[in-house]
Amino acid sequence: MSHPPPNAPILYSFSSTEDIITPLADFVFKAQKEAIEKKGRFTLAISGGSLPKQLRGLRDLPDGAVKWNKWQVFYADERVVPLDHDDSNHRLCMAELFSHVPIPPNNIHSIDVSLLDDLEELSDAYEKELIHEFAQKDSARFPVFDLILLGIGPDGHTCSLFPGHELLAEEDRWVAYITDSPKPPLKRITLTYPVVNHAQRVAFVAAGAGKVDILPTILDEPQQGLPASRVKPVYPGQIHWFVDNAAAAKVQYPRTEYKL
Ligand SMILES: O=C1O[C@H](COP(=O)(O)O)[C@@H](O)[C@H](O)[C@H]1O
Repeated sequence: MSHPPPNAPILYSFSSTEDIITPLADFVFKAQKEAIEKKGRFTLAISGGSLPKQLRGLRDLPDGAVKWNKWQVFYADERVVPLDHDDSNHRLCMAELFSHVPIPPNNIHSIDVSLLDDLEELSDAYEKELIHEFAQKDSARFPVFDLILLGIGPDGHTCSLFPGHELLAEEDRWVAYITDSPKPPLKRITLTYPVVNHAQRVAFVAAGAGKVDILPTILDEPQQGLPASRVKPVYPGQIHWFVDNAAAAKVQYPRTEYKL
């Protein structure tokens, strides 16, 4: 079956990093509302790095507005370390968001730390966790997340999909592992493109001058094929960018005003 071409990204640029917080919380809130009204649950994959800090607006929404018990949260990528390690994306997301809100612990799908010494087993187990959540309910070839929240590195990587890495060509697996990450730690697991690109919505968040040199290549020259530019959800999936002016200073791509 042929699909229409992917939707063009929508870019929202804000004066400062702080100014991203309320619109981003509004965006996630609306995505969960729509998903829960339609299907009774909200499936989210979330990255680590600087992103979780930007989600703190969700902590300030009125009590009862967010249906936390309907959320099923997975990690877009995870470093292969214990869950209380400084490098753990789970630890970061707990510290910045989930430990502050009434989400049932079983709805947060972290890696199985009994498998840290066997990456094949670890990524297979995480894939099974996804299959359990999605395949029985949605019976699709790939999971369709309601929302995937992503960051970017200064080299254009996203998830743990790094420039020039063989994982960029993965077409079958839902979850894969790497042992040679250019950014420490070396060992990570990551969602693959087939999963990211089947999401209903993807939102990138990029703030600060550390992203200013890579954003023009990602947004204005997607043909260069940087990992973040390869995120193109299958139609009608939509991709949104929440950036601040410091990160977007050299980007030509047209801005859209975010409407609360
Ligand atoms: O290593 C990672 O880096 C990216 C970007 O992180 P940032 O700190 O530069 O925002 C992140 O999205 C990814 O989840 C993480 O594992």
